[in-house]
Amino acid sequence: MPSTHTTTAIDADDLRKRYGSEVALDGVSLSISTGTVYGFLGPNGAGKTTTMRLLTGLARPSSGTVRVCGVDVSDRRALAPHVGYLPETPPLYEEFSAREQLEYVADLRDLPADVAEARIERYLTEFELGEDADKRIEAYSKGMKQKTAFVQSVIHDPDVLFLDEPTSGLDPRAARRIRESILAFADSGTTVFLSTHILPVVEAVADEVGVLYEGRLVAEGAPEAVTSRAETGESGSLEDAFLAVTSGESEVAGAGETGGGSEGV
Ligand SMILES: Nc1ncnc2c1ncn2[C@@H]1O[C@H](COP(=O)(O)OP(=O)(O)OP(=O)(O)O)[C@@H](O)[C@H]1O
Repeated sequence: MPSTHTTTAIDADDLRKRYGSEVALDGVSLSISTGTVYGFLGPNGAGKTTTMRLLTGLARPSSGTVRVCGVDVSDRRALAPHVGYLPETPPLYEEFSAREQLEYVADLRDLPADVAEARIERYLTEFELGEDADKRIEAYSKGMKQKTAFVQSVIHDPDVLFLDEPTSGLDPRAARRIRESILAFADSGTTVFLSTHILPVVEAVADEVGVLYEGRLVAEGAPEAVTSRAETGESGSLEDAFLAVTSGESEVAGAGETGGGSEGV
């Protein structure tokens, strides 16, 4: 039996993914400790969504292995209780209400009815969805849909949470609600793998960042370390570092451990 008591929550070794002749991922290794909030950055087309799909077992790598909480992700049944995934376009049944959607997912997750009911009520209140909880999702704003989708991804209290652009397009209040929730989950020991283009969000919540560029991890470490390694000058923001390591021409010094296929950092 695979051990679920591991201090490495996400362990990916030399992941490669091809689509025909297109190389989407070119040797990515990750070792992310339990309880880390990992900010996963990269320009459009770098391979972030592909990586998340491999890490959650939704797609198979061309080569390489992934274990999450000690479980080989090809074992979807064993993996399911450990992982929550909020994709960029979340699956919601528009004809359901938020309450029905959450009850449905809780049932799929085999949560006992009383646990499900208590969690759903708590989250609906926390995410300010209570008043609209019985309206159809098709009538919801983008923020309400996103909050419903976020709750559905955490309803089973996963050990590792994968979030793809969770605050994109949200107003400041809804975005803050989700940011605060990410921090609360991290405080309680949940590992969070957060892919986003919104660098201030990463700066606000991430313990560690990884920058993907053309299918390779080109920088990795604490946000301050990545920023200083990128030699971004006095302003030294994460945005400067991001632009430096994804320009295709930077010579960024001393990346430390960036996994297989890394270069130039
Ligand atoms: N199903 C697919 N079939 C063919 N090519 C694909 C497929 N999925 C992704 N790709 C290609 O793989 C590369 C990486 O795509 P991916 O969606 O992972 O990037 P991304 O970093 O998530 O981009 P974005 O920030 O724009 O969402 C791109 O060149 C893309 O065209």
